[in-house]
Amino acid sequence: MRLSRSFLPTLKENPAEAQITSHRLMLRAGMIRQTSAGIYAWLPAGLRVLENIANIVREEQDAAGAQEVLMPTMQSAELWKRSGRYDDYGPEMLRIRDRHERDMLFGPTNEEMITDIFGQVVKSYKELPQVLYQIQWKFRDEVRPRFGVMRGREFYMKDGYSFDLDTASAVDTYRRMMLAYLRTFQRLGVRAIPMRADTGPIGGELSHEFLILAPTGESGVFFDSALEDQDWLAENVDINDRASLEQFFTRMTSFYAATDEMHDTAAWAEVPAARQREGRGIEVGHIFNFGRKYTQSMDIAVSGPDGAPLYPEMGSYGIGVSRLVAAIIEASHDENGIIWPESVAPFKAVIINLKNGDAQCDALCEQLYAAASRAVLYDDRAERAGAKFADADLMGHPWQLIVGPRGAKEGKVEVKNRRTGERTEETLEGALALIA
Ligand SMILES: Nc1ncnc2c1ncn2[C@@H]1O[C@H](COS(=O)(=O)NC(=O)[C@@H](N)CS)[C@@H](O)[C@H]1O
Repeated sequence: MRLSRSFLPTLKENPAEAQITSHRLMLRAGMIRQTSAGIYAWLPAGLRVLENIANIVREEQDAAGAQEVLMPTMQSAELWKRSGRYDDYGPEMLRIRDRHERDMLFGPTNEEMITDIFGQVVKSYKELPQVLYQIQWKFRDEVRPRFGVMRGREFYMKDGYSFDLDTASAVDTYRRMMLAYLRTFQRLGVRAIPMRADTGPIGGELSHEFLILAPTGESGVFFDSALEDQDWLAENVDINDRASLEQFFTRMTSFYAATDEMHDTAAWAEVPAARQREGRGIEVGHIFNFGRKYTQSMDIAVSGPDGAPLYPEMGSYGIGVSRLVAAIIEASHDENGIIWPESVAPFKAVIINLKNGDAQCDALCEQLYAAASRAVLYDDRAERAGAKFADADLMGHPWQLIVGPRGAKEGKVEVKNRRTGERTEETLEGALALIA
């Protein structure tokens, strides 16, 4: 993408309404624009990050054996009356009347809908387990939407739902999802700490939430720093073997981690002082195991091994995909702007032409741009160098390929790594190899 012709409205000043870093930087880096309270339009750079996150979430869900579906955002109230949640859910639910005066709603979550669809399809216990997920927009009419997309009213969520034969299988599924979540967040370039959590309006008794450490986090957290040193991608687990899943889960939960609501001072005292960490966390995922709450209340049964009706055991598994864009920035920025992990960056690199109009600079930049992938931005604007460097640091591209008249004479490119600040002199091939 050529910056001179792209829809990337960067801002020099901090917008007054933005109170936290990620909100300020997402507006200044031209990633989003607010359309109404808690509701945002995603501009090209922001949408690229959103889809990069969604794709990594999708890959790890698929690897864990889940199957992707896509359910409507519009739901009938009838479904929620069957589960008894229509009245309980409260003012967060946006209720709508269609032209035939039918009660509808903009879905805040999809337990009822997925259970209803599951019940139409699955008739025998032999077809269990089923784990279905979607990545879809939700609406929750938050009384005080704030911090930009961190606490929005319309937001993008991966929500997964599992159906198992019995409690033991449901626990296996829960543990399989736990590992998939830890792998997902690690691949997103952040450290999300899994913590036991309460279950709130979703229900059930087994629940964990995943928090990214950041000073602006809404939850107080206490955890053993050993959790930060784990490499979950190297964790050797046979996800189809109960004993292997149990071994992983036992080890993972042996490290202390709790939000302030669940903090247990006696257990905390057991953690070696050098490994005790306190801080604030942003909830980017939440998983629940809630048994037969929805299959029973909605009377969705399959024929069991003895032919009698069997109510499957369920769990639900959420990841805040749009919230993650902001949470990653909170965890990865400096005074000059965003520092994107390579896995989610909107652009892998930016080509910075220090002297538009200089034949050799223009030629070398065009060569770089022609050879690079779709994920490379070319700052071809007739701006002075300082403004180009400031925008490159603000937008947070992992790599800056800087082309000046001196270097261009020898076909050389100065490459700067945004995270480390390290600069090296590379040939054209060398620079392309770094950003491949
Ligand atoms: N108002 C919001 N704005 C942005 N993200 C949100 C908002 N509310 C929740 N989320 C994100 O969505 C994730 C899942 O939401 S949840 O309520 O915990 N869980 C569910 O809705 C389950 N039905 C998941 S299948 C949260 O962990 C959080 O990261």
